[in-house]
Amino acid sequence: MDEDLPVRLSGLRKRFGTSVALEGVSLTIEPGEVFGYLGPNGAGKTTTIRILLGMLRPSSGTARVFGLDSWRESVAVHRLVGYVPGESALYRRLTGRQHIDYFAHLRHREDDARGAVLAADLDLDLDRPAGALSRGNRQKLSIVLALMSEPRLLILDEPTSGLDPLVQQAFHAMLRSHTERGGSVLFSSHVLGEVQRVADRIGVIRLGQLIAVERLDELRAKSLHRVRASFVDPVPVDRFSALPGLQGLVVTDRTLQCSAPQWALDGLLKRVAEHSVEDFECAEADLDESFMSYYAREATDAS
Ligand SMILES: Nc1ncnc2c1ncn2[C@@H]1O[C@H](COP(=O)(O)OP(=O)(O)OP(=O)(O)O)[C@@H](O)[C@H]1O
Repeated sequence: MDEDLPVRLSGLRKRFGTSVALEGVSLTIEPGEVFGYLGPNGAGKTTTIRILLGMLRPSSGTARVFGLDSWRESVAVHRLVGYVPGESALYRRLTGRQHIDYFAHLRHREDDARGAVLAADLDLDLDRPAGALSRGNRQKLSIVLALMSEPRLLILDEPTSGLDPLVQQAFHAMLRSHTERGGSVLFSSHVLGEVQRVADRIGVIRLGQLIAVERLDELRAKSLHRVRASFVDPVPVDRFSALPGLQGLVVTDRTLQCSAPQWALDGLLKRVAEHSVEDFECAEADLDESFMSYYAREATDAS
């Protein structure tokens, strides 16, 4: 049922004058899921988010949050959503604590104690005015303000670029406890590295079109492994070139190098073992690299 679905986008299209920012985007986000929304600058991520929050009206198609229409029922949508914008929208003169009090007041809720706990987890000083905070600390405050009301859906627009690794860990732990309680997350970014440790699925948007949606564990299974072997004696290249799935195969005299997806490793290893091996190395390529080659291929197929 739609009321249970944190997000349902159906054929979403957005034009700005003659330029098309979104072209028929459809996707759903499930309860308890972290969805990584990936794409280069200008791909349409922020436009999607602004439509979801009822800040922009779609040219056609619909955006629903827990069954509510984002444009027509935006007030009700806002009660269910916590939003961390890419550029934090804070009041320069107000301290962190004053922000927490003000946001709790706006929502008619007693969230201030929870806000202070979240701030402590992120190591954020609440006594300084927002205008005196570094970019990373302003991001921390935006995260606290978005999470303290325990929203059912959290929308994050490139939220961690200014956070150091330790704070990112604390932030990821917060996201995990949010999803363990059934909360969902839409996490937009232009780099896979930012979302790969927390996302369950990723969707790739390019030029306003959703070109791929994939489970992260499936993407990992497709990711390439770099293989290197040295042999005691020279090996014939045709023993290996006939194997399926190998990419960039180079065999020179007594060495072999190639990349291979997980499914091709067994055949390769058995063929290697037919010869006397001096040294053998197999390492999973960086997921970002696999993702980029996959993404480039999808983009070419789509164009
Ligand atoms: N208010 C606007 N008026 C005109 N064009 C706009 C407006 N907002 C966005 N666009 C255009 O729509 C396209 C999508 O922009 P959007 O900001 O959604 O991309 P993005 O993926 O969020 O990129 P970034 O990571 O740079 O924020 C871009 O071509 C952008 O120039």
